[in-house]
Amino acid sequence: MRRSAAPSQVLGNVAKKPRFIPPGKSITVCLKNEMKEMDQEIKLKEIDEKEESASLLSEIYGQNQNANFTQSVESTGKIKTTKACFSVKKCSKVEMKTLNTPKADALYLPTLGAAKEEAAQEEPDCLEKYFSVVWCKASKKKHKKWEGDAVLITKGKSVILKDMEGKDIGRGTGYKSKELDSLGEGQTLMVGGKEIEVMGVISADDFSSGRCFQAGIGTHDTVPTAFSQTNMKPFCKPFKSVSQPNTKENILKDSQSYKPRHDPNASNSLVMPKPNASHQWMFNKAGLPMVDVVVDPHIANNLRPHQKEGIIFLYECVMGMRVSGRFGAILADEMGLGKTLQCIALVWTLLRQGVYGCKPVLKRALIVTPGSLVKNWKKEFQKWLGSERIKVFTVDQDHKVEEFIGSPLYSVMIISYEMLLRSLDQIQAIEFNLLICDEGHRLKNSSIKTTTALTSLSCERRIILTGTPIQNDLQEFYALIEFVNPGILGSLSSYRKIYEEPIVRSREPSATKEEKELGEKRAAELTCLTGLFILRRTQEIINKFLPPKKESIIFCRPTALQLELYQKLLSSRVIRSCLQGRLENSPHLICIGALKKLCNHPCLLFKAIKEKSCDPVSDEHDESSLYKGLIDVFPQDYTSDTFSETDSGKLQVLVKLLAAIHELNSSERVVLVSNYTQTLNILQETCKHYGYSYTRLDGHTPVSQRQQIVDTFNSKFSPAFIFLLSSKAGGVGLNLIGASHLILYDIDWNPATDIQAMARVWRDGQKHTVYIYRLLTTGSIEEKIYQRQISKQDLSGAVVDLSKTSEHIHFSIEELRNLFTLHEDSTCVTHDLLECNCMGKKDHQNPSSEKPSVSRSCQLGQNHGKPHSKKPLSMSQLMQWKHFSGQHQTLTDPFLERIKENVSFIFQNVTSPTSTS
Ligand SMILES: Nc1ncnc2c1ncn2[C@@H]1O[C@H](COP(=O)(O)OP(=O)(O)OP(=O)(O)O)[C@@H](O)[C@H]1O
Ligand SMILES: [Mg+2]
Repeated sequence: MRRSAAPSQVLGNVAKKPRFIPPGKSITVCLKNEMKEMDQEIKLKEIDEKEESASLLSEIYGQNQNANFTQSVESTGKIKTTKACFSVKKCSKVEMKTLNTPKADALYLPTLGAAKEEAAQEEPDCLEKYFSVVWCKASKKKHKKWEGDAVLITKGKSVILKDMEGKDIGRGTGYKSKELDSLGEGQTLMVGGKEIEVMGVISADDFSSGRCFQAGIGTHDTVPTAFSQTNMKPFCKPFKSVSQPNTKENILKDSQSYKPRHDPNASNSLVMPKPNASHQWMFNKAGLPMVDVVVDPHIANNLRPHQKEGIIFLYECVMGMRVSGRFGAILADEMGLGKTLQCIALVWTLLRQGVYGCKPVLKRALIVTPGSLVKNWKKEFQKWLGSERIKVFTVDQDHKVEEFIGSPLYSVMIISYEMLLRSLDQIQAIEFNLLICDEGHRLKNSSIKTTTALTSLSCERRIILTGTPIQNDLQEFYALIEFVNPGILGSLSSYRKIYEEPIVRSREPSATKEEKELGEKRAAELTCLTGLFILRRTQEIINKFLPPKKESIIFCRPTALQLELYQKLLSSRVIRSCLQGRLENSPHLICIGALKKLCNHPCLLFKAIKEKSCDPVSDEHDESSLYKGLIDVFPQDYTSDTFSETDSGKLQVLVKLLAAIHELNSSERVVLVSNYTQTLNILQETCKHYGYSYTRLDGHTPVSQRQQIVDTFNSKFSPAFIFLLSSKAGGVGLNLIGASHLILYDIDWNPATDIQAMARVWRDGQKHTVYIYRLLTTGSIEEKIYQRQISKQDLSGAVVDLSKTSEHIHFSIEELRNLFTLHEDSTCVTHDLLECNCMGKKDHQNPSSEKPSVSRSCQLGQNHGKPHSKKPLSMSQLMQWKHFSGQHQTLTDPFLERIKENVSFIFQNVTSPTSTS
């Protein structure tokens, strides 16, 4: 049988063009342009929402057979919506029949090949149906990776699968007609070795016009991609005058064909809210019909409930629906809640859709992120959208901004903050319609280069993503708000007067009743105003989707060497003078540093002493004098190159813990975190010594290699047992779900740093129970820092800056005295502070407790007749944790059982979908 020419050849060899763009597209575009021109003459009245969606539905799905609506143009030129009792389905059948006119056949039938022709002969009366589908090669894998979009044509018992360029890529016959008849969204089918999943129904009209083949371009895009735009323009005029006279009927027909890109009524569909009248008045001057904006089911089907809410929130913000004339948002969800996915859903939706006449809201989006996350963003785009739907451009050494400008393929650019500064001129020249700043709390300082650079971009729609609390410093808070919604809080000076000063004053101990009241009111007002465009959800929201997390705070006994050195340091002249208030040049910070080093391992202190003594030009007398006499405490043959685990309490525990994990959970892996490169070196040496395979990411790891290191570790074939991580370098954003154990070897002043690190493993995608171990040296400065951390967390939401390091913390003499005290006799100072009377011997609930449901035997306050304890909340929360001394006879936890010898005390908490303690 002689085959007819391919459609591309019928149309004059346009097949040589990269994509098959049928003429229907141009007509539509032209018509829309005309509609705009005619705006003066004909005002399109907004179609009643209910009626409109019913009408749209009937158009798309041929439903509502007896209650359809038609529109007529009144003599006034306004469109009137009236009910009409005729069956659209019948009508569309007629239309579909007429699709097989010679013209339509000439376009499509020849490429359908023998299968279709046979089918047509066998089943002459059968109707063709069309579906948008995704496909992949048939496999038994549970989680399929779809390889592309396609169009499925069914007729009778046969099907044909076409790719987005109109080419046949599969066909089949002998299906049950009933099965094909009832084919619908979400259903799967095998077609010639390919598995397909139906994403939606394509109307006969969309198929015949070829619109359904325009991959990635909305059915009614009026802002096509750069490629299509440039190709389209010259063809507008002829089509306009020749093919479609600009009659009212045509305009009406065109307006009737506006329809959502995805089915708004499908189960699990996520439909964006419609704008109100004033928004329409502002942004829909042309009076285009409103069309449902529906998140691609490919993404929507995977969203958690909080993510759906988050996407609606972001949508409303960037569309200016929450605060008139403002388009910014701050998504401050805690770590791991999927801020990335929420943004991807938003970007993808807005790049393809728009509520007014389907016109996409965005043409280009810019995502700025820390260097270590650039590749992660790209991966997440691929994870949720596949590589067919969207191409994102990541800027790096080999891919410069110019390439993005020159290529029509990309609508999303991902760039690191550093690279953005370097390429600012080029970036400024590109028109972006949405700017997303990941880990955007770095913009809290309005005078730093990054903030000024980003502010200089003309883009109005700005989103800050951050997992770190942002309301703790009112000035920084202002800077973030000012970035996303400039001017909303007035000038800085008026903000200070109206909000900052009264709020800060009200929190001072000496504040009067009136001042307190005023401060509270202002704070409430500020929260109310900014709450419109700030969203923060806590991790609890996702706990139910995560595996259980078992968190242990392990108090490790210091070794004799550590104790001796510690005492010696505390008795030094420098520390004594600090305690007398002599703090010029911050000698106390050096002392704190030395104590922290000692807690990690005495050899770190030894190294510092040696370096100081080798430094003849050292003018830091304080540091030298701090170390005076210390060297004598070390054994004579001590060197900094060879160190022993027996010299450090924490290292002893670590070694036993690693051995236990390796032995008991051999297939599971560990993330080992420290804030210091030197400590990581020690941990690395320890790994080597015990033959544990490891990988490492710290501040020195080139940004270009980071994602690869992470990916390799997360892969189930990873050879590494341990991931050595510097929390400062890689704390934010990384996914390390390849590990289910995480050990924090040391502690940071900033609880956010530690929480960030812990969230690397206990996050979406984690399959195993997660074990978090925090190692603290008993009675030492580490315990004090921990206590400070938890009382600071209590205050989050108040005016506390969690991001400060020790350099920025102001210590009172009293606090320093506390910091520079060693509690040799205590098994756990933190427990002592809780005034608990359990003596560390119990880990079960106290039956005599007044509130048995929440209290334990040593519930803070209750055992002491103080039901309204003034102790900070998280201290009391800590009381609800199981706690016991290391001497406990039998520990149910097999890992802790192995390490208890060197452990003086343990707090433990289990978070699981069903229980919280
Ligand atoms: N609905 C979901 N289903 C399955 N996995 C999800 C879902 N949402 C997010 N994830 C996965 O959870 C992980 C964490 O998401 P993401 O990195 O976006 O978190 P985040 O909110 O940006 O956290 P951080 O503040 O730490 O950067 C990612 O691997 C992501 O793919
Ligand atoms: Mg993130």
